[in-house]
Formats: sequence, C-alpha cells, structure tokens
Amino acid sequence: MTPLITVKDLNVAYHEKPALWHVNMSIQENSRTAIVGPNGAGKSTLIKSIMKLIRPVSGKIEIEGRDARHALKRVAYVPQKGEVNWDFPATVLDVVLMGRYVHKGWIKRPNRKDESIALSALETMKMEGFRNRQISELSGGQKQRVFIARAIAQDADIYIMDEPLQGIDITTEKLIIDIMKQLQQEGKTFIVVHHHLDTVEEYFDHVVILNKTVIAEGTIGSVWNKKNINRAYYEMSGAHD
Ligand SMILES: Nc1ncnc2c1ncn2[C@@H]1O[C@H](COP(=O)(O)OP(=O)(O)OP(=O)(O)O)[C@@H](O)[C@H]1O
Repeated sequence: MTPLITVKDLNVAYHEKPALWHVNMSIQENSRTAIVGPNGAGKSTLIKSIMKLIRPVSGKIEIEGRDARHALKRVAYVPQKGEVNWDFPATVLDVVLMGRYVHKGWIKRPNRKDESIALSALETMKMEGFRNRQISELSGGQKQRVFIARAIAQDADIYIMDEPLQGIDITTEKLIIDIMKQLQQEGKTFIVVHHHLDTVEEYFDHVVILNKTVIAEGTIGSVWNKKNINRAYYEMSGAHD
C-alpha cells in the first residue's frame, strides 16, 4: 500500500543541538497512528516538521509523493494546549470558524454555510451550548473540544494532534476517541502524539515509537511490544541529554 505521508531521512536541530536524526517513517492512509516516546523524544518536533512549522536541517516530508507544503490545506492541526494563547478575544464560534478560512482565504467573511458547518462541528463535540462564550472562559477540556471542533470544521483529510488527551477528563477522552474512530470510518487519517502507553492498543491501529530516531513503526500487532517499548523508554534514556 502506498503511504499517505512519507518522512525521508529527516534531521532537525535547535540551535545546532540535534532533536531528530535520520527519521524515516510513513503514515498509512486511513490509519489512527500514535506517536509515542519519552519526554524530549522529538514527538512535537516531528509533527511540527510535517506541518512545515519547523525548517529541518535536511530531509523530506511528502504527502502522496509531493512535498507536504502542497497538501497542507488537507491537514488539520490541533496543537498542544500549552502552546496556544487563550487570552485573545474570540467566541467559541469564532474559533471554530477559523477552520473554514483555509477554504476561503483571510479576506472573505464566513457565510451561512460556514456557520452551519461550524455549528455542526460544535455539536459533534457537544459544545454547541457554548457557542457565544469567550474561549478564555472555558476549562482546559472544553478548550480542547473547541479546538477539535475547529479541525472538524476544516473538513481536512488528515488530523495531526499533539497530546489531545492531556489533562482532560475521561468523558472528554472517550468522546475524542469515539469521534476519531467515526471519522476514520469516513476515510480520515489521524496522527496523534500520545503519552499513555496503557491505551495505545485500544485507541490506535498503528504506532511510531520514537526516541530522537524511529525505534519501530507499523501496525500495533507487529511493533507494539515490550522489546520496542523498553528500547525507547529505558535503553535509550539519556539519548536526549
Ligand atoms: N523551540 C525550541 N528551542 C530549543 N529546543 C527545543 C525547542 N523545542 C523543543 N526543543 C528541544 O528538542 C527536544 C525535543 O522536543 P519535543 O518537544 O519535540 O519533544 P516531545 O517528544 O514532544 O516531548 P514531550 O513529551 O516532553 O512533550 C527537547 O530536548 C527539547 O528541549
């Protein structure tokens, strides 16, 4: 099967300190792929590189065989909660409508159709009752739901999410997983940075185990085992110092 996303010999450094080296991996279309690895393993760096938010030292990232830059409209990105400035004045609906701008450009105002798509995304995330609330007034889990609603409103094919389950309650966690499985059935692909090793098997069908470089990648059945987990989390500890 031809992969949807291919990462070829990616090397990334911050201030000349390597963060990722010789990363070669692929993401299968229509998969739910977890990116796992210890703190500092480069998981966020990897997905930011796919999103072209970071310029690598070398390497290539392709979506369907072409430079990823050409396909970024098809990708919805949900950043880590801590990386978002939540103090900006915007209602919940305004934030979800931002997902529509990739289809319109920044100049055109959203129309009724965009609004109805945004409201339906809020309904999916069970947040329609908060549409007129200021985003800054929401709890962490509610903000996360709104950001996922924004991604749904974008109607992307590929969802890249950085620790979406971090610091949220079990109800929101189950909701996000249910939506992910539902959207997968509609043909979408998910790439999710995930920290809880005990739920990898239940939530995902593919995994990339990372510690500065790829330790293992593939289906859960083929690579999610003690040997690979130990290599990434214990044998390679200190690799990121
Ligand atoms: N903007 C930056 N400037 C300098 N160094 C950075 C920057 N962002 C990340 N790093 C370093 O790069 C390495 C990889 O960081 P990254 O955030 O990608 O790891 P991660 O696997 O997502 O970690 P965590 O699980 O803790 O979120 C770390 O050593 C980190 O300190």
